[in-house]
Amino acid sequence: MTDSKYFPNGIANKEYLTAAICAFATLVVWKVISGIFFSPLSHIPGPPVTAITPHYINFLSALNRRTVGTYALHKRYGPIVRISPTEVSVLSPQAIKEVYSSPHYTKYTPLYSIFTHFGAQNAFTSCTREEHGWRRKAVSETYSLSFVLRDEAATGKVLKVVKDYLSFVESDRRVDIYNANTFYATDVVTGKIFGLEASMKTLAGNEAHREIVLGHYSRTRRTQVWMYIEFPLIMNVFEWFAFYTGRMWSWACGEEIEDWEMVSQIQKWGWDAYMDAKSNSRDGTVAGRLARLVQEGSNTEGVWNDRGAVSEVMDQMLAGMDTTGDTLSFLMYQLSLPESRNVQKRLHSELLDAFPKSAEASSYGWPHTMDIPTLPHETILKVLNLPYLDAVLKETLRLYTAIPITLPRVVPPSTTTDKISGHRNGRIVEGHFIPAGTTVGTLAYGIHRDEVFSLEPEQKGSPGGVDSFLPERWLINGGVEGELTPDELAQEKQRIRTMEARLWAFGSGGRNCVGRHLSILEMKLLLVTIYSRYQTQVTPNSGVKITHNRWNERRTFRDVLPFRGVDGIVTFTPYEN
Ligand code: HEM
Repeated sequence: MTDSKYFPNGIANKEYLTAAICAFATLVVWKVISGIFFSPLSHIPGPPVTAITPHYINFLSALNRRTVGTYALHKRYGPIVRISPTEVSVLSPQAIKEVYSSPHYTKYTPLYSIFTHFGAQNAFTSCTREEHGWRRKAVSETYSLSFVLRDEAATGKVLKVVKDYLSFVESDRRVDIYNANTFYATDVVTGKIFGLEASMKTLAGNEAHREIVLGHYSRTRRTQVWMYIEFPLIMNVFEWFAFYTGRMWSWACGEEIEDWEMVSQIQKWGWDAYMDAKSNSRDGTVAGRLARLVQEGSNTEGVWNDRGAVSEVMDQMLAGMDTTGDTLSFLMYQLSLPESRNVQKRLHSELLDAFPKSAEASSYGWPHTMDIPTLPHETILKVLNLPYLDAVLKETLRLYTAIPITLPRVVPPSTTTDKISGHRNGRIVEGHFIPAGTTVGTLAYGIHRDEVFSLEPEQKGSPGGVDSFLPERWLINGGVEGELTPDELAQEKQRIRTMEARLWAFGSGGRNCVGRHLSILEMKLLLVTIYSRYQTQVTPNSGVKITHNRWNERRTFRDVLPFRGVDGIVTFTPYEN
């Protein structure tokens, strides 16, 4: 019987229910039909589910499979694929050029805002050209190749940390390389930013510094990061709430504003180190230069204050720690596997040829002796130009790139009208019209598996295939000695140039990695020192207690972690003579 008491006009509640269900069903059907047939992204290839809901890609993210999942869609649908009703993934050099070389494509805010510090933007988090340009200009000179080379040749900052690395290895030749390399990258980048006196000294045994670094990486950040990316609104409301609660709390307690904002030990360390650089006028350092800009007041485009400056240096510090540390760890682990024995051999003989033990010459016995405070400029150049070392590093950056994920950008407005669909206000990417406001991005993981990297395209899984580690692919004729005809030589050179242009580990365009020269220099100086002295081997069942086995349990924004599950202990054995 109908409960007409609640429905004075006599309509049965069953009818209300039926009407509500019909309305909902119509809405769902309309969403599905409009997503698949009438959306401006309907013409972009992709599975039907991604036209209807963003939860397919969200779900992959939650499973830690966004990058490989997106790449799988590309393998099925081609170089452009719709991965949600508002996001498109592209995988071609033309698309990279269009999206990343243009200053008009802004960064996608939710991802990058994770990296703000003390509530202040920095070069990495600034989304628009206007916000980014003046910040980048202030730091780019100190990270330019010529500055980095000069700085290192004059001060021996990196060399000093290499020496600490050697002592670390000497104290126990069974090394948790993951920790050692994170420590190394941390000490180097903080030396660059704050100067040697004020840098972190994790390798030299400063326990407080080690705790700060390891504590930073043991925080479970992946869920939080996923929430920020997929549910920015909720997280922004949460942040807003936390911000104002914190402000009220600090006001009630009469505390200085910095105190409640010190969300982590590493931020506190960064704040103090910056203040120290400021009061000691360390003009030769990145922090000292920024502190000077703060003291000088505004420049023509933007205004520096202490928070902004600390946000900037914190960002550089964090950007330089696990990227470089992980790359070194992936490289050393790969070289320590039994199948890489020949790679190590070849690398060792290249190093001995370049730096013979008997020669005192320009390197003053380095790398066989570390008894020198600095390296001559020409020795550093020689290190940078060693062909096999370069090939090993490039192959690591290709196969185990530290930032394999999509780097999202937002399509800018324009007056373009798509000739076929008649849509206005968007851009043509990879031959398809994409409306303004759509998120678009490329992933290095996919770009680095392009067939241009394959030595033998027809044989998948062959040693020359894109999924195998083969430094020789970066050498003329695969590194095999022999006469080539001029035509063959020209072809080989072209093949390598094409690969080099496709290597996207450091991004491209105006937002590419500012620290790439420092990173490459520090990696190469360490590798020359290590592999001219030691053979390295993985140590199965080593029995060594790993206190921070982050290769297993690591939580980061990265969803591709090579060698996941290994214990990461590598044994360093000195060469006999
Ligand atoms: C192997 C090591 C490294 C890799 C693979 C790497 C990779 C990248 C990539 C792909 C980007 C572009 C991100 C985007 O467009 O969204 C980037 C930006 C950046 N990197 Fe690195 N990086 C490395 C080392 C370093 C180091 C040592 C520093 C130290 C200063 C650094 C500082 C930065 C900064 C500040 C940005 C933002 C630049 C801007 O937006 O203007 N990186 N990095």
